[in-house]
Amino acid sequence: MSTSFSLPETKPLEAASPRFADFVALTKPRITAMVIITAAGGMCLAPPEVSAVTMVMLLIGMGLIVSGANALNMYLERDVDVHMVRTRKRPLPAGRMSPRTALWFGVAISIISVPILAIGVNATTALLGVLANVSYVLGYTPLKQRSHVALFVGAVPGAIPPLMGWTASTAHCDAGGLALFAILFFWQIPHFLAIALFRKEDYARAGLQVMPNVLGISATKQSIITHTGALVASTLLIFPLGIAGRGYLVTAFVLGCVFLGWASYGLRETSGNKWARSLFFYSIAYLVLLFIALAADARV
Ligand code: HEM
Ligand SMILES: CC(C)=CCC/C(C)=C/CC/C(C)=C/COP(=O)(O)OP(=O)(O)O
Repeated sequence: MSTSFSLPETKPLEAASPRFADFVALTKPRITAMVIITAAGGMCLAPPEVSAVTMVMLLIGMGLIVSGANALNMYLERDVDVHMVRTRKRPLPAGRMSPRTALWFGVAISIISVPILAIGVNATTALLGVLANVSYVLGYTPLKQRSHVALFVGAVPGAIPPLMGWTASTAHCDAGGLALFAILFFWQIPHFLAIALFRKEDYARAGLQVMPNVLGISATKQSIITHTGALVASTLLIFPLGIAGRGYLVTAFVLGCVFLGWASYGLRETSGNKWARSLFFYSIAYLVLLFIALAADARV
């Protein structure tokens, strides 16, 4: 009898004829959209204002370099993705696209993005983009199979886009840009540990080392609280740096208290995955609202 986790039926690869939707899926469009929002936020906040052309070039270059990184991540993980309920319908594990097509697509759009960022924006921003792409594809992606520490490596490329938005305007990695980097870095830890909790069986099946399966549930919940605390502290730092005003400060404080309160409630809950799933959804809403508050109260 086959289990629900057996290999999905695949077409022979030479017969694989990907559709446009498969190329879109390869770029992880929702994550890419959110990454672009954080880069746009960094750009809006940094003094001085950038021209409309630079703005468009940053958004196009960012979209391409993140999409390329995601496509290459899916290429490298095609044999792992087949074992997870969450990922087995992706174009590669489902056999709708050949690995070679995904590889060339990922490499091509990653390479095209570099001159767009270097010429259309500036060299610092292009260099940060390359660093993020390479560290995500060649650092985080292989490390996922070896250590739960991969999360902290993956959080570096995930935090670079708002810094790239900042350097699009300033060309320097100064305090304001680094504060935005810190916000995104710390945000990713509770964001992903919540996922790792409610999908721990899925990760175990795929042989991926995530904190709940290595250090246990209790240590994971503790780590969520610690890093949410660091996240809230870094969001408040934006005010003394003069990047955003009092309206932002109050909003960041309230959103942060809710995050920290809900994270701490996790120590008492015994309802299985429900709490972790709700914390994951809150992490997304939190980031969107925080960036709206930042953009609305920017001091540029
Ligand atoms: C170490 C860093 C990160 C890891 C390991 C991670 C992992 C994940 C995973 C596994 C999911 C799928 C959740 C599920 O459906 O079960 C997800 C969803 C999501 N992530 Fe992250 N993420 C990270 C960083 C980021 C960053 C930097 C952003 C954007 C700023 C982001 C935005 C999102 C969004 C919007 C979703 C929901 C949409 C979707 O599932 O496609 N994530 N993340
Ligand atoms: C500028 C630039 C290139 C920035 C990189 C931005 C980026 C791709 C951020 C996402 C970070 C991340 C670790 C996502 C999860 O991947 P995963 O492999 O754990 O997700 P999966 O299991 O769904 O494949």
